[in-house]
Amino acid sequence: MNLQNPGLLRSTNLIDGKWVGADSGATLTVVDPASGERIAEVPRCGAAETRRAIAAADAALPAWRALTARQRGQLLLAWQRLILDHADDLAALITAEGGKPLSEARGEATYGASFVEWFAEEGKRTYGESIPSPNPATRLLVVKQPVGVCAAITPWNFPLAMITRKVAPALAAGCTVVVKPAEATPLTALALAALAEQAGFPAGVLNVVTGDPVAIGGELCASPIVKKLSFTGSTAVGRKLMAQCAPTIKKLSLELGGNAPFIVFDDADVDAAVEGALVAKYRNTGQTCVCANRFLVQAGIYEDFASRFAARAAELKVGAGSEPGVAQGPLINAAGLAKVEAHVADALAKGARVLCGGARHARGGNFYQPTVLADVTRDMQVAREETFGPLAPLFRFEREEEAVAMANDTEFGLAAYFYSRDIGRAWRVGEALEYGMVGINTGLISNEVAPFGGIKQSGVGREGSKYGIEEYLEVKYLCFAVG
Ligand SMILES: NC(=O)C1=CN([C@@H]2O[C@H](COP(=O)(O)OP(=O)(O)OC[C@H]3O[C@@H](n4cnc5c(N)ncnc54)[C@H](O)[C@@H]3O)[C@@H](O)[C@H]2O)C=CC1
Ligand SMILES: O=C(O)[C@H](O)CS(=O)(=O)O
Repeated sequence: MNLQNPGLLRSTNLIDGKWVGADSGATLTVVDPASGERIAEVPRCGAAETRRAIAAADAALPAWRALTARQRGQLLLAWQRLILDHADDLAALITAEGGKPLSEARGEATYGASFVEWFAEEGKRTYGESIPSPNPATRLLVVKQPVGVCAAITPWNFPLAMITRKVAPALAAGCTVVVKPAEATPLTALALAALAEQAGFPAGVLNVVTGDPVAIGGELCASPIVKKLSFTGSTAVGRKLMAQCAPTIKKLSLELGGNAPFIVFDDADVDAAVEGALVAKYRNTGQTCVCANRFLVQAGIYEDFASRFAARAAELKVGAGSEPGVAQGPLINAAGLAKVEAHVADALAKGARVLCGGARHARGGNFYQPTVLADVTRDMQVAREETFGPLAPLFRFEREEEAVAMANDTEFGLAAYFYSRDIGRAWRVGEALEYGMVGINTGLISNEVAPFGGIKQSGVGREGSKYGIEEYLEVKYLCFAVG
């Protein structure tokens, strides 16, 4: 990994404005998922270091929240400019530790910077209100105030954007933050911290602690100083963290797992649906929480869509993310690869048909062929479990009502997609789908200006948009007696 600015490759943590190792000297090894080779060591911190990071954030809070929103916004814009100025190096780190194709990693740097720019401005619009009092002797006001010290626990699949999507609104609102990135992808988080320090954020405003997730997470959840936890990751871990935060009644933002349906109706533009399906399925090698996990195709165009989609999926170039023209990188680890294999094996054993892929890639390691299976049915694991890999199972349906019922038959409710050129159907289906986000004739819905989040067991709260900063604000009601 050749960085233009080697200083961005950090092997220590940022706590209270100092770059430190673990108290024990222990380290975590970071590996390239494409080659399995070691690329770096980072501190394996635990509860004690986390307590110091929380104390630093607490000490920095009064001065940080006392700045004006404009002053905080100016520092955020300085950070945004540095992220964009170093986007190539950040992309190299994302690809090296996360495996995604360099073009996608470069896009993530831009996407992540967009949250910093957006919330640099949104921080100036945390408006309160005056309320007509029912009592002539009083005047009523509502003001917004920062929640305080916040914790952020983030996943490996977007190691830059999932941090800025939390840290930017928190800092803009006047909060201070302790971040625990995923063990697989700490380098991007540490590089972001280095750029934040360079932008001029005071010591303790942003702290990044790498290491033992249970020890660090346990401290972040148990500390009464931490008033808010924002988590992005699996529903299983989200449940644990929610329970661990209960004793201190923390505010929570949870962006959890998904099981996105991708519905193609007979009246769809099939070419457009194929293009949308490729994006919705194979972005980040199928490792995004909003990836299409089930394809529900109406009987009239089933074979036509299936053959065209499989032909395009089979063309996707598989390889290390740093190689030119690669569209599909490795799975993040052996466990991720095993899950894809298990879902394929289960479906084939129960009668599914391979249209393309269906086995490990000749590259070996964590590489899997982009796969499309036909004749998939609801008794198969892929119907209920999030694959989180390059597997597209095609289900068949006859009627609109049946498609909506199939789409909603899951405990998840993050993202859904459908293709239809009938405006009445678009309204009916858009309203009937039980999801936080619905793509209509598009497979790409994520941006900084729209509310990102799910319902049911896909989480609580929203990120991005005008709603995202509310997650880091408390509403205070002031009642003035005017005599
Ligand atoms: N809703 C959303 O926006 C997103 C959801 N996800 C979901 O996350 C999963 C894949 O990402 P992973 O990183 O493998 O998820 P994960 O839930 O295993 O890990 C996410 C983060 O939680 C930490 N963690 C794990 N166990 C913990 C514990 N006991 N205490 C404290 N922290 C703990 C990990 O170190 C990591 O930083 C998929 O289910 C995917 O759908 C991933 C990205 C975005
Ligand atoms: O982590 C994820 O899966 C992201 O939320 C996906 S997106 O924001 O890039 O759509």
